[in-house]
Amino acid sequence: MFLGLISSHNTKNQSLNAEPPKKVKESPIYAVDFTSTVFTPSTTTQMPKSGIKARSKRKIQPKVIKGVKPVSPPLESTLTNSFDVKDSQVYIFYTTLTGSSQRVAQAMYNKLDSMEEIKLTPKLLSLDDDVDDLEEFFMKTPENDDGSKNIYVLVLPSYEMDSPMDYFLEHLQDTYQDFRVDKYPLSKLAGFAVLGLGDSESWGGKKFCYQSKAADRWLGKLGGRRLFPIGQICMKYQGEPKTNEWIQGFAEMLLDKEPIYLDTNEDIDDSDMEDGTKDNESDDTLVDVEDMGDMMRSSSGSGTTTKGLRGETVSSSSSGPLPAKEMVSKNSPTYKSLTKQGYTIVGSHSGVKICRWTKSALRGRGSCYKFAFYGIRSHLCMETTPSLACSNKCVFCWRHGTNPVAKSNWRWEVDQPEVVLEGALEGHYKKIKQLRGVPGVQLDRFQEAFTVKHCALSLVGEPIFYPHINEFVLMLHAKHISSFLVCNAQHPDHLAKLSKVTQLYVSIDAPTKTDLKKVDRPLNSDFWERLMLCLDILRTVQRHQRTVFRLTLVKGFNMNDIESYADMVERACPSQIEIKGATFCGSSSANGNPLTMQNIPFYDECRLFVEDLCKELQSRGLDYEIAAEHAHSCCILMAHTRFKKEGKWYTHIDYPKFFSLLESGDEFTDIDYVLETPEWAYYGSEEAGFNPEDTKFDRKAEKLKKRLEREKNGDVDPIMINNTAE
Ligand SMILES: Cc1cc2nc3c(=O)[nH]c(=O)nc-3n(C[C@H](O)[C@H](O)[C@H](O)COP(=O)(O)O)c2cc1C
Ligand code: SF4
Repeated sequence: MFLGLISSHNTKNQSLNAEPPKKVKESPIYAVDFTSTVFTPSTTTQMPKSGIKARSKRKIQPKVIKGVKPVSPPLESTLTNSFDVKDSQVYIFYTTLTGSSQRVAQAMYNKLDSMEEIKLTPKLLSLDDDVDDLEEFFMKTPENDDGSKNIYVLVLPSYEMDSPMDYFLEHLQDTYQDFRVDKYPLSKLAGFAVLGLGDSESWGGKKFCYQSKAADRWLGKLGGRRLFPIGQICMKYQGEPKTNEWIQGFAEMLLDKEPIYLDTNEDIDDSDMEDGTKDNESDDTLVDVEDMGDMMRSSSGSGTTTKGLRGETVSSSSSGPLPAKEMVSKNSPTYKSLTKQGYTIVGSHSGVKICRWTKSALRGRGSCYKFAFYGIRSHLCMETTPSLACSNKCVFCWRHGTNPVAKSNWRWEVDQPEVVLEGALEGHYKKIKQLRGVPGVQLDRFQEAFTVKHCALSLVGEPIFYPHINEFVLMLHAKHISSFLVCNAQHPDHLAKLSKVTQLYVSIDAPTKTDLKKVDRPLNSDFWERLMLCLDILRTVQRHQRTVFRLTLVKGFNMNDIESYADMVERACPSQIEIKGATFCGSSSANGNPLTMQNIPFYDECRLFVEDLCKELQSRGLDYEIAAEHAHSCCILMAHTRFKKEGKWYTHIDYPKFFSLLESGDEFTDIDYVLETPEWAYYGSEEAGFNPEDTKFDRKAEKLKKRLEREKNGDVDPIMINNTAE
């Protein structure tokens, strides 16, 4: 057990809000069990007069390859190196699904900020939205100009279902087990403290605050010094008064006249080391990280077979790694938030939603840009994803903060592909049925809509992440449903193994490593190498596919550096390049999305970008030209000139031909299943991608078209057009 030293203010039976305590004459120093998971002032016990031991028992060295544990100096030498914690830079981290941790973290910030004695303004950071790379804080620690040390305070909820906490804990565990990195990175901190929020009525016993307890343990294992006992607050019964009490206690600790002693040899909190034996002396409330598996197993019933943390199958009745959770369980806030926005959650990790273009096409009011570019009629299209989880936190995604995330390993229960497909179709048709009464719905289109012909695997999340993606695509094709799959270029191994799809998209969100980090906020630190690998895979292994680069332009983020974009095109040789202006999807404060309307490009700016890119490619001898546009969606298509025959573009897809080629078993490539592009979709055509048959129903489009014409003639300022198509 690690015995830390703090002053006597935490003496037995003393309220944290009370007057500063009187010093105990005989023994001014008290020992605190920093491994205790219970926040209560009475955990302070008087230290024995002699024989202070930094460890209570011999621990067996954990299984590591590198990372030599420093030798602890005798206590006297640690006392010579005092440290005033109030001079530290305090970081307050939180993660939240329903807002309480954020509120408590804010209260903590306000308290510390109001204290004159604290030299440095605290920093309040959401682990989900403000920390792009957990490694920056939990594998390394920030260096301060004035040489001050850092203190981490973490306000953390616990969730029985999948939540960002799973990802955070997984990161701590991975860091601890990563032989390439310093095993005790957090020993550089002045210390840390965890405030856990939970609900003891519904999740009592070991489940109460189990994830904050796990975080507290991992931070200790990573070399952090526990400055203050973990708080475990039931937000149902105790709430604010108790969290304030903890905050007050923590603040008092910072001001304590008796310094916290640090040793230069960075002694490690040994109580958190794996010792291979059960900690018999630990109290009932202490939950070992290793025990979490048992705990979760007992809560999830027996006999179920799920996927383990590393994708392995684990039986709930056996001991072993943590059993997989559902990615989006029915009682989770993520589920509620998604369903509220019109998503139908299929199984536990898939989703389907009717896009506005499907509704529009049902009413004869026009299809999305994919009709202009590829001949997809929107009322025959189903938009779905078999994985709501993603490995990025893109600035233009409205969901980050609550969306499930993972780096490269699927860590959830897996639904079988037939369950996903049948569920998605059922959900889609149910929503179509509900549109029956919408004014203007055309009967023939309404009836046709009950036979889906296209599947856009692009909704949200990362479809390629789903372990059965190939079986899923096969099932779509067996029903003669085309597959338009969009991936984020972060999973080269999955991409290399992907079987034939009708059209394979790779999102290219920025041209350089720095910009990509800013725009996509990827979870993987080798995100750039992953992207580069994906580009190589497109040019080689997946050369047989009809491949498309998808660029989403965000002003101020990724609209410069045409040359680097051209480098990527040169590297991957995609069949086509789709460029669209980003859609504005809500205020930054609500979802951590930093975009404002200022970041949404005008259509003219998009056009300029595409023309410059085209010139750059051609100057390098690459045969690409601008083929088509859909001004309504702020979307432009460039294509390799092999899609142009005798002056006519062939970007449309012959879907029956695609299926017959597939069924023949013969090898075929992108130009083997093409159809001519209608002239109204040509870039620079009068219609600018407006289908003449549909525009007559679309007053908004008509209005827009007229304004564009006026704009071309220089009559009005350029107007802003957002891309609302998926
Ligand atoms: C679906 C769901 C699962 C939960 N699971 C647990 C749990 O396992 N243990 C626990 O102590 N609290 C659990 N809670 C309670 C939350 O941790 C608690 O409400 C917390 O204050 C939420 O923090 P947040 O608002 O910052 O997300 C759960 C709450 C919900 C809605
Ligand atoms: S916007 Fe996407 S989902 Fe909707 S019709 Fe077009 S391709 Fe299909």
